[in-house]
Amino acid sequence: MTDIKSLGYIKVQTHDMDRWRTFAFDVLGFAKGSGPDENALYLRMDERAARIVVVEGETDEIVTIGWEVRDGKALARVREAVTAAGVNVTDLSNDEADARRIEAGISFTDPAGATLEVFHGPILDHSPIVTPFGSTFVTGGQGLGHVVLPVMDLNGAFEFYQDVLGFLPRGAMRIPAPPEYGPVRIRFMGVNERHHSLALCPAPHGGAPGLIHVMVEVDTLDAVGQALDRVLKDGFSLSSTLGRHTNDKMVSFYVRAPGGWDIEFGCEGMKVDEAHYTSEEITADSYWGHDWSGSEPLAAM
Ligand SMILES: Cc1ccc(O)c(O)c1CC[C@@H]1C(=O)CC[C@]2(C)C(=O)CC[C@@H]12
Ligand SMILES: [Fe+2]
Repeated sequence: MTDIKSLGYIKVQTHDMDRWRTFAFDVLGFAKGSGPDENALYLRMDERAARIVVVEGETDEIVTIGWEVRDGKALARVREAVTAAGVNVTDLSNDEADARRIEAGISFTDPAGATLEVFHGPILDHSPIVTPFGSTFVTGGQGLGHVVLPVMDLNGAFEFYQDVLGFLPRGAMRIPAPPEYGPVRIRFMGVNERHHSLALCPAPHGGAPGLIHVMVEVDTLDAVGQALDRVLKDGFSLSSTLGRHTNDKMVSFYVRAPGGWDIEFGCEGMKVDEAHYTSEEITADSYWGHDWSGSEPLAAM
């Protein structure tokens, strides 16, 4: 089994902080979190000081994906495994760990070029979690949600996440491709009861944004519907209509974040029982809904 327990935090960069502030707090309904950088946005979902950090920059892209382990020994094992795979690992300094509200962490690059951090010992904020519209996020052992990354060499990345980091395959879906490519699949991968904490999607990856979508889950369908109302009212672009996925059973919509990638906002995700689960290939993304026809093109990757 893997030492990675969950998706802990992500950091994204944007050229449009004002639009992001509106998007995060007035539309999606994250609580205001805290952190050391007075110019950053700290999006709070639970007792963590922040689950999503948004910083200003010239480009719009994913900066870091933070994966959580149980403790310092687990962090040392991951460090060892990544180093043994020939990947250069950097230890976060005390100041860097403080800024992330964690005890300690390491940093390295995955085969597709994403900057990963693995950390332990998140520092908690016990003040009430006051979300602007009263929604409650589903996190805990399932982590913050899932990320979907574009990868050119899907098999290389899939092997790295399985063999080096210990992620478990949680099914796949074929996507249309010219026959000479052979079958091309999106791969879903999990580390806890959440069906997938990571999906790898065959797509060109030439830098920004380096991210296809981030999923966050709330605890009621009403909270999803109310967020969808705010998206439409405030003029954010709906990438996909509401629908229910066939693999994780989640009811969700996708909205274009400032920066050319999507937030998937959903509820009713299933919980996987590893004792009985086997990895299956789905042949449709959804039972109903999820109409992508109105989606704006992804930012040039
Ligand atoms: C198929 C599926 C199952 C569970 C998910 O959480 C989920 O995000 C998806 C959709 C994955 C994928 C995507 O994000 C980019 C646009 C894609 C390729 C489509 O056009 C259909 C499937 C979509
Ligand atoms: Fe998703």
